[in-house]
Amino acid sequence: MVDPCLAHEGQHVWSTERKKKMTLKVKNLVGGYSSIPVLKDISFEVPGSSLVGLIGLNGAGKSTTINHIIGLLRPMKGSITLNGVSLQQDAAQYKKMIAYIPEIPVLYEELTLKEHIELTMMAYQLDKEQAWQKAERFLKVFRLDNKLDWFPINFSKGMKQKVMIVCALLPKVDLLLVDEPFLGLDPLATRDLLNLLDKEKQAGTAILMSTHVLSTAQEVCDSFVMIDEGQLLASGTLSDLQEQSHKPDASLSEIYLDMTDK
Ligand SMILES: Nc1ncnc2c1ncn2[C@@H]1O[C@H](COP(=O)(O)OP(=O)(O)OP(=O)(O)O)[C@@H](O)[C@H]1O
Repeated sequence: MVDPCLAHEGQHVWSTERKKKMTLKVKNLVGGYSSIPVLKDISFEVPGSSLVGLIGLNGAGKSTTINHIIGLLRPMKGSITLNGVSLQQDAAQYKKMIAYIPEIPVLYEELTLKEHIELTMMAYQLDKEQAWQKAERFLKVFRLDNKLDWFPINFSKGMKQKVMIVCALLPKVDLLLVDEPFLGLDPLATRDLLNLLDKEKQAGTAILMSTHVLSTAQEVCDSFVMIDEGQLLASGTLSDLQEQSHKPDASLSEIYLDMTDK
């Protein structure tokens, strides 16, 4: 049977029907570590073809939210579904639909860059030839194409982060989670990552990106989920947030600081 997605320059383009279906729904999530709830009744959605910024100060609960979505933590209350499927209902299906770029790169010391890529291909059961074509494109973008035999010990922090990005972008997923991407990357790599995220978004992927670099978030995100001390402060587009805060010309940063002050 022919896949409904069209292959275009090695990148899948999802059908309109599929794009409409793609949504991450976080409903009344209470969660955190052991019995201490860090997140207090958080609800938001990330639709397909959109880049949503998860905004919060240090300790606000951004990584905890992401850890719940990727299944490292179990909700104490509430639910998380992607395209109507929860991790509890079908863990294999749910995990296949997501990819994650962590804040701190996690690489296997004994595996080369090439082996990390091959491991990703195996984990997501990707077609090797197509996946290598894609990988080569990304490796060129991040100037890693001549480092396939290098081990993580030889990489700088930013290079390790780029390896995580290349691996996360290899499978075609419905939801991409990106935790604080700007801290370890140089301006060139930041620009390249943003271009790649935009392409993923255009192809239908829902992207949730946590950050406290609010100026960049304002520039690139379609909408925002603002949290503070584990609580949802507000969510919506910049104009929704400007309206809610009665400040029609305020920047994202001004709105966030104003809301946390209150
Ligand atoms: N492993 C853990 N065990 C217990 N509490 C934790 C753990 N990790 C984080 N916390 C607590 O959860 C709260 C939210 O932390 P989280 O890492 O989600 O914040 P964040 O918004 O991602 O912050 P940052 O911008 O600094 O990365 C903090 O109060 C933190 O102390």
